[in-house]
Amino acid sequence: MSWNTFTENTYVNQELDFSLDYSLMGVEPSWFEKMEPKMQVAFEAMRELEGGAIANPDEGRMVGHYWLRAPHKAPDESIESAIKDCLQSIEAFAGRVHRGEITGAGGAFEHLLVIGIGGSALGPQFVAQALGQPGEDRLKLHFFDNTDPDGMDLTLANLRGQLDRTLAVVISKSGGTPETRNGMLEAVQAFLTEGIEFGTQAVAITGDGSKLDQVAIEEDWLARFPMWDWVGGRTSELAAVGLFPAALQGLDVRTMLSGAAAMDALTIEQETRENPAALLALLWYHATNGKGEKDMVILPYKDRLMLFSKYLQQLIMESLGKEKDLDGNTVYQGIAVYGNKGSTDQHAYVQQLREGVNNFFATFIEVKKDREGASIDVDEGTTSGDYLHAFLLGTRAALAEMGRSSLTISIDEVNARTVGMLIALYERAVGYYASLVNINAYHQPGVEAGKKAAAGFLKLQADLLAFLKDNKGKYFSVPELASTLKAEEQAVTLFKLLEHALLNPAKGIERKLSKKPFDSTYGMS
Ligand SMILES: O=P(O)(O)OC[C@H]1O[C@H](O)[C@H](O)[C@@H](O)[C@@H]1O
Repeated sequence: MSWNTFTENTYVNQELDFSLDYSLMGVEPSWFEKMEPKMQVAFEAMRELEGGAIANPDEGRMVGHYWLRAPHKAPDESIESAIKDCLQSIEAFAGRVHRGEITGAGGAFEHLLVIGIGGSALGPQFVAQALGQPGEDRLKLHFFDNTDPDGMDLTLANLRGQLDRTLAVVISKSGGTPETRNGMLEAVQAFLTEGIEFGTQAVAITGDGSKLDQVAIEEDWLARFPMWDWVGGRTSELAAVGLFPAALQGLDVRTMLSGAAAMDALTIEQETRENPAALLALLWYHATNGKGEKDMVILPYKDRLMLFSKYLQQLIMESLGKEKDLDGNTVYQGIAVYGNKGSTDQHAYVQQLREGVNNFFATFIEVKKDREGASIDVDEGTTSGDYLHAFLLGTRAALAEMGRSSLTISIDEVNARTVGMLIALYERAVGYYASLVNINAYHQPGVEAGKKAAAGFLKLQADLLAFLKDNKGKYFSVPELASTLKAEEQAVTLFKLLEHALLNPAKGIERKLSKKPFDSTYGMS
């Protein structure tokens, strides 16, 4: 690629030490011109959103995550002061914990157990890993981000005997997410086994008046911090959801916020070629034909950014993956996101990226600074970091050679400022892309279906167990149970429930094996 092609297709911001190189995306200048009217509509929609419009029409909500880093931009003073007060109270609380003024039963807190899922976990996990300094962090972070009992046991194994120095924070915007509630109940039990009343070492971050909020009030937990309905879960990293764990960990939350604010200021500007979020949204549109025809592969060449793709997966796929557009047309929109880190992935799936199905575009994230301090030479005059960088350049070139598109984001180093910038950049790009394809990026109607179905299955399991208990000593085949329970359509589910119960003996279910696997009978003795 020529120097001119590179310079004409690379956005640079020297003040932020940030650049976005799209010279390998194969976009003609005339295409940007063609898209300009659409982009201007997107800019206008974003201005209105920032001004407090109901940008999430289905839920009748404002979309205010940009105000979190520029509270003066909030549409009214009560919101402005709520944001400021929240940050101050988080900092004050963290300060008291760090100074040993708020302690656990066993003394100063050393650990923070974060209980949350989705938007209430992915941001904190990403930031904790990106900015943490093992051994130096004020509190060590641990997560319950699922309702997997074994997963929770794994987390607790690192905390055994130390729960009296463990602060717990339960994070749930809605305050009713089952995985988080279960995580909380499991934590309550674990704390009890070490003689600690959970509430004396617990904090809640949730919507005002939610179920979780009520529990925290009734049990007189240490503190409660707000989640507002105008902040979506997946854009809540810079609300209490992300700021609280980060502040307790000892990270520089003010710098993270100012990095995001600087990126916000840049990406609200209506000059497309000077706006990296607008460029990103347009590049996604170009690569995917505005229909998600290609997947987004995120390849940061830096271990600290390994969880960025997981974080972006929710931000992008939950925002853009929609059946209907804003006019009610069926569109099946979205962009699939995956990735991990380079050069590790070069030894896994990059083979397919280079030679296999061309159904993706890559996003390389280049971090110029290798490490704090000096590096040894691994070859004469060459360091491990030089290898990492050369592998990035090598993979980029190898993909380009085969006509596979990629864009490259460059930052100087991974720090609080650049992490804030990256979060803000992608939040804005998602908003612009949603406008370009005319969808609501701020709701998630699709996630309810699985939750409702699960609730139905739990009810069926309760009916099944009750029936077998009432008929102790009798054994039934799956079709017999389906018919008795008037759940003829649910035979497969009953089979799954029975087989699961067998491996969890507390349920008391037994199986009489038949030679044919699906003729086995089940009962209780
Ligand atoms: O914070 P919570 O209300 O517990 O929600 C946690 C997550 O669960 C839901 O399923 C939503 O799809 C996510 O957007 C959300 O981040």
